[in-house]
Amino acid sequence: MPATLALIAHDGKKADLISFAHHHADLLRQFELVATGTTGGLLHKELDLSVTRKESGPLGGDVQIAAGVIEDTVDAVIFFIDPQGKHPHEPDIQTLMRACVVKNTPLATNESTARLLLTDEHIAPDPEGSVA
Ligand SMILES: O=C(CO)COP(=O)(O)O
Repeated sequence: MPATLALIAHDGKKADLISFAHHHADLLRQFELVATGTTGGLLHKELDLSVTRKESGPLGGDVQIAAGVIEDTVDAVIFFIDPQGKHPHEPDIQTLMRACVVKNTPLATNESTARLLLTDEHIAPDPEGSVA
């Protein structure tokens, strides 16, 4: 079964995430993908990726992904955070980060770490297409 990867980006980082996803589309297609609402919609529209969309972040999407982390249905999270932005749902964002810490779930909050995460042998699909 493919690993499940959550993809999330704040508004100020959505263009960066789409660009990252373009660069790594072949790898991303080997994961089961889940995303917050607007991020997931963009990934589908721009890259035709198959993504399970949760609610938008401000409407509880981060909390839904946090629940997936706690329940072991989400194996890793890429979350492009905008450090310049103000987010009305900041407590939800903290909940998601805390869930990842509690569960020791890989959480990449910038592009360079996301690249490492995607190619990590414990998370990433192996070259034959099955998942470690
Ligand atoms: O707000 C977000 C993360 O905190 C992202 O939500 P959207 O993908 O719905 O914009």
